[in-house]
Amino acid sequence: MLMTIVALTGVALSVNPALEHASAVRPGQAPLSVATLASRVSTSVPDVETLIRRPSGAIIAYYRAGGEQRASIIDPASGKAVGDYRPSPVERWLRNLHRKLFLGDAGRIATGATAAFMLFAAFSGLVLLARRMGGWTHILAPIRGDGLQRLHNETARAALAGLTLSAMTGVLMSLTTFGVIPEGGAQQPVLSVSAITTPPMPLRQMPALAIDVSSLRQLTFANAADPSSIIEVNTTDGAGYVDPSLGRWLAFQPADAWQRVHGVVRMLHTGEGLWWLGLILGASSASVPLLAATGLLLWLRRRRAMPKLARNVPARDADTVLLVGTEGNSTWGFASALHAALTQAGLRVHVAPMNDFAAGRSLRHLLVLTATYGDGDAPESAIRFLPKLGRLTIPGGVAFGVLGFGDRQFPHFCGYARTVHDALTARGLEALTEPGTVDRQSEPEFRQWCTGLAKRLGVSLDIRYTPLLPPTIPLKLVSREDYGADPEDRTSVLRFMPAEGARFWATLRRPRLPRFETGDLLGVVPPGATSPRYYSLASATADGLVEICVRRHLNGVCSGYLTGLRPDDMIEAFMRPHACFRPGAGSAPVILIGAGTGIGPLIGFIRHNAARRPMHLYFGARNADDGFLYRDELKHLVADRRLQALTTAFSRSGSRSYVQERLLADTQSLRTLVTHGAQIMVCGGRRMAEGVAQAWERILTDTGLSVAQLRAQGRYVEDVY
Ligand SMILES: Cc1cc2nc3c(=O)[nH]c(=O)nc-3n(C[C@H](O)[C@H](O)[C@H](O)COP(=O)(O)O)c2cc1C
Repeated sequence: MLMTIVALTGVALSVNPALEHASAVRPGQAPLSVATLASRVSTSVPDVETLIRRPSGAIIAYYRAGGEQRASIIDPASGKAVGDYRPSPVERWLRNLHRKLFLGDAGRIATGATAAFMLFAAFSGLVLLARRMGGWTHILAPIRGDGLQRLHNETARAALAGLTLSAMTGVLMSLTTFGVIPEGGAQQPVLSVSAITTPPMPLRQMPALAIDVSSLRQLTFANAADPSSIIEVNTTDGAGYVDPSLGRWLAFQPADAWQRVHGVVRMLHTGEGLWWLGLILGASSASVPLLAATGLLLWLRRRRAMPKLARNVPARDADTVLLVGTEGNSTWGFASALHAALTQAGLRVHVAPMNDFAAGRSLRHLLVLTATYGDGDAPESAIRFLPKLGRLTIPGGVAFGVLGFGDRQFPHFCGYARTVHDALTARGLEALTEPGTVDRQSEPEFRQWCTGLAKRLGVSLDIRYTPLLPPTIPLKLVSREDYGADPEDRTSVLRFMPAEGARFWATLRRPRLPRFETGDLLGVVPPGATSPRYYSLASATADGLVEICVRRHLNGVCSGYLTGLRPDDMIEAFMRPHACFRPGAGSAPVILIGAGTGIGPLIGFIRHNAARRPMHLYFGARNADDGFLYRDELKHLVADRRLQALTTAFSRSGSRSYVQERLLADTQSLRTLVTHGAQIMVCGGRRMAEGVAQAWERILTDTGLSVAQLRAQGRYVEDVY
C-alpha cells in the first residue's frame, strides 16, 4: 500500500520537470553571464531582492510590490517579467505526501523505509528475472510463459532498472534528511569586512559575477538602503559574498564533495534538470501497482495449485522426502500420485516444494521431481534449493532419485534435473537411479521411472496419476474438411466455436473464447481417458474460432474421437500457451517447414502476416490429391503476398520427395535468408523434424552457424509430436 502511494505520487511528480522544461523561458544560444542577467533584472524589476534559477533553467525574480512579496518569471534576454510565478498547490500537496505522508518525521521514516524495501524488491526481482531467463547474458531474450507470466516479467524487465535507480536515490535522500549521510556545505564562507562605504559598482561590470548563468542557483541583491549590505551568490560550484562597490569576492566557499554528490542524487531522483530521466523514472514507478498485482496473482496461483495432500507426514518424522520443483504446477500432479503410492507402500512421506527442503533424522530416501526453466535453470519453487543444500545437515546413508520434467524442444532438456542429480552426488548421497526424464508430461515415461524406483526401494507402487488440468471450456464443432478417401486414415481440419456451458451461471454469459495465439496448444481429454492430448492451434482468439488439424491414427483414442465428431457435437477443451513457437518480432524472413497436420499453426502464421514479411513455406504430404491441406487457401495467400513462396514435397506421388530434399535443393537461397536473419519454424512428426534438422546442418556448412546456435538464439524453433 505504502509502496503504491509513494510510487504513484512519484509518477505524478515526475511530470513536473518536463512541463517546467517545456514552458521555461531560457537564454538563447549566446553565453549569458550572471552579471548581465542581474543588471538587466535590476533595471526592469524595481526592488528585486532575489533571483533564483530553477533546475529547468527558468529564472524567477522575488521582489516586493505594494507591500506584498511577489515572484515573476523572467525573460533572460530582456530581464523583464513575463508572468507571475505561482508554484502549483497540487504539486506541493503531492510532494508532501510523497516525502512524508503529511506525518512529519514519522512519515519521513516510513517513506524512507518504503524506498529501502522497494530497492530490495527491485534488486531481487532483477536477480530472479536474470535467473529465469537463463543468466544475465539472456536478459533481453524473448520472455516465455503464459500471458500473466509474460505480463509480469516483461513489465519487470522494462521497469526494474528505473525502479532500482529511483529507490536507491530515494534511500540516499532519506539518509541525508536524517543526517546519516552528511549533506555537505557545513563550512560557511567567512566574511572578513564589516562595512562597505564606497558607492556601488554597476552590476554588469562586477568581475565576481562574470560567471555563466547555467551555474547560478540563487543571487540575493544588496539592499540599496543599507550601505553595509552585500551581494550573496550561490552556484553549483560554491557559495560566497560579493563586495557591491568593487564587484570582487569578499569570501567564497567552494562546494564540497558531499554537496556535489547530493546534487547528483537529487537530480537522478527528481529528474529536476534532467526532465527526460524524470519521465523514464515516472514510467517505471507507474508499473509498481501492476507488478504488485500480477506478482500476487502468480503467487496465489502457485499456492492454489499445491494439492492438499492427505497424510503428508511432517519432515522430522519422514523416512522419505519428496521434493517438487515447479513453476507451472503440472509437476504437483505427478508428485501427488507418487506420494499416494509410496504412502500406500508403507513409507512415511513428506512432500514439499524444493525451496522448503528440510531433512529430519529419520530421512532415508530423498526423491526430487523437478521441471526445468530458462536455459536449464531452476523453476520458481526450487530457486533456493541448491544454495540451501550446501548448508543443510543430511543424515548419513541417504539415497536419492531425481526425475526431470521438461520439453525436448528446449536445448537443455531437463537440464536442471541433471544439475540437481550432480549436486546431490557431489554432496556424497548415493543415487538410487539414473536421473529420469519426462517429456511434456508423458504419463508412460513417469510410470517407467516409478517402476525402476519401486525395484530399488523393494516395494510395489500402485501409481494412480490424474493430471492437474486447467478448467476446460465447452466448444461446438461448426465445420470440418476431410482429406483422404479412407475413413480409417484421414486428416481433418476441425473448426469449433465457443458454446454455452452446462452450469446455470455459464448460460447467462455470452460464450467467449479465452486468449490464445496461433501455435498455442488445444488440450483435449477424450472420454474415458485421464490425460490430455494436445493439438497445435491454427487460429487465434482474434479469429473468433478454434481451428486444429487432426490425423486419425490406428487405435488413436483422441484422434478417433475428434475425427468422429459431427457438426454441433460438443467437446471440453483447454488452451495451453506455447510461447516459444511464434514468429519472432520484426520483419526478418520466416522459413516455415511442416508436414501433414504440421501445416496447422504454419497456415495461421501466414494468415496473420498482414505486414507481408517474407514467409517461405515448405510443405510435405503423401500425395497431392488427398494430402494437400489448405491447397486453395495457400494459392490465395501466395497471390495476396502473405506467403512469398510455396514449395511442396509429395512422398507418394509425382517426383516423390521429402521436405528435407526440397530444402537441400534450395541451399543457396536458404543460406542467404538465414544470413539475413531469417527464423526457421518446423512443425510435424519427430522423424520429419530430425531429417529437417540434419538437412539444415548441411545447408549451414561454411556459414559459421549451426542449428544449435540458431536454437539458442530462438531462430530455430520446433513444434514436434
Ligand atoms: C518459459 C519456459 C521455459 C522452459 N525451459 C525449459 C528448458 O530449458 N528445458 C526443458 O527441458 N524444459 C523447459 N520447459 C518445459 C517445462 O520444464 C515443462 O513443461 C515442465 O513439465 C513444466 O512443469 P511445471 O508445470 O511443473 O512447471 C520450459 C517451459 C517454459 C514455459
